[in-house]
Amino acid sequence: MTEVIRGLEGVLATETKVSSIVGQQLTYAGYDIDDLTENAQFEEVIFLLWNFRLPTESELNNLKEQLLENMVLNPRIYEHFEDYAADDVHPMTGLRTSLSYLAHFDPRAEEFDDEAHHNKAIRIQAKVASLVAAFARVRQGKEPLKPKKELSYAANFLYMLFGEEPTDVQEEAFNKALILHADHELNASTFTARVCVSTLTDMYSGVTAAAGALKGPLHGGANEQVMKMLNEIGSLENVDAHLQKKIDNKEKIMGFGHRVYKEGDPRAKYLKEMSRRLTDETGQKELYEISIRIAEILKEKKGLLPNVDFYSATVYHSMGIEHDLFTPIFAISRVSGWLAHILEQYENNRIIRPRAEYVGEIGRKYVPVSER
Ligand SMILES: CC(=O)SCCNC(=O)CCNC(=O)[C@H](O)C(C)(C)COP(=O)(O)OP(=O)(O)OC[C@H]1O[C@@H](n2cnc3c(N)ncnc32)[C@H](O)[C@@H]1OP(=O)(O)O
Ligand SMILES: O=C([O-])CC(=O)C(=O)O
Repeated sequence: MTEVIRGLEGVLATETKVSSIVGQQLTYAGYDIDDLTENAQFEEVIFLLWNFRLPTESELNNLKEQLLENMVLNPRIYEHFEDYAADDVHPMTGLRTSLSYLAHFDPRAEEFDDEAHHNKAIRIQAKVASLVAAFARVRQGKEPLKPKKELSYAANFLYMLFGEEPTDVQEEAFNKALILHADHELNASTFTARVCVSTLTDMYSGVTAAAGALKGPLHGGANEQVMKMLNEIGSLENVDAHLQKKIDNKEKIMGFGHRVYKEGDPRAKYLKEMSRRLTDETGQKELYEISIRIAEILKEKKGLLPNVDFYSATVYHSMGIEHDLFTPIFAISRVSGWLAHILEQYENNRIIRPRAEYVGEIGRKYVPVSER
């Protein structure tokens, strides 16, 4: 057996054309994330990730129409959400279960050709935003809302969540956040999706498995934990002592560090600027100042830099989004990447099945239970 590589660090487990990380540069199908974040609509990025090229105007309009048509949910899902709400489940748990439940309403769920896969990808991408928004409303005793025809994907999610159309500034910020979170090479949830569908199981299984992986605090779940930490700290004067205690206790500080980026996450600068602007506009400047002080301390004492999850927490908080919806919102965007990788895996599949080095006991003999 060869050497075990803990956490598969640095291991190349697949080829991909979806996204790439070279140093601090992140690209989607060859387009720099900076270029896309500054210029694109999330719908264009979805098309890009699934087709490895930007859409023409008619292809884009077609995709938008299909997403819109498919955003509507079967009302039986709302009944399920009432049960989840009664059991007080975390929205990410609710999302994981309901992603799986979506398959029940797809008459082509078990079909397995390119056309059926494309159809499923659109259904899943369209419905994930509605699932998150509807669950948030149902648990507040509010009616779930249907999407509006004239709105973009980003604006429709905010409308279905809040019941009011977002301002241009809110829509732009959310659109950028969706683009920044859309894909990230072979991160843990995407790898999970690829492993899952490499058995040639269906797409719903792939995204359900991936959602389970994203939920963890070492991955997408970190954004909610960042907000929890900011709340615990409470004010600027408490930051140094709070952080020192965490460092002394060797606690992980959420929103910092990265398996691949050791010199900083290229997505963080956009979220940092959005956080500065939105906390200022909503009279919550101190939250930003606390964040900046945390980042200074961690850089100085641990050499750690913020990842995509750190400033996204204050961005979503400033938009009035409940903290336990932060990770489901990450999932709305990342579904586009999971689906791209699932499609790519199906195209050139080989079951993913590595080996483990056995380090347990050997040579034991069965002893009847009465003699143990
Ligand atoms: C979308 C995303 O998934 S982005 C990541 C979101 N996750 C988080 O923000 C959670 C906090 N961060 C972490 O737990 C880690 O940095 C991870 C999971 C992102 C990466 O893990 P790894 O690649 O295994 O970490 P890495 O090998 O770089 O760690 C090196 C050292 O820094 C420490 N370290 C890394 N991140 C942190 C952190 N956030 N807080 C404190 N110490 C840390 C590790 O404990 C390790 O210390 P050691 O050598 O004494 O054991
Ligand atoms: O790539 C990773 O390990 C985690 C990450 O930043 C992401 O999934 O966006």
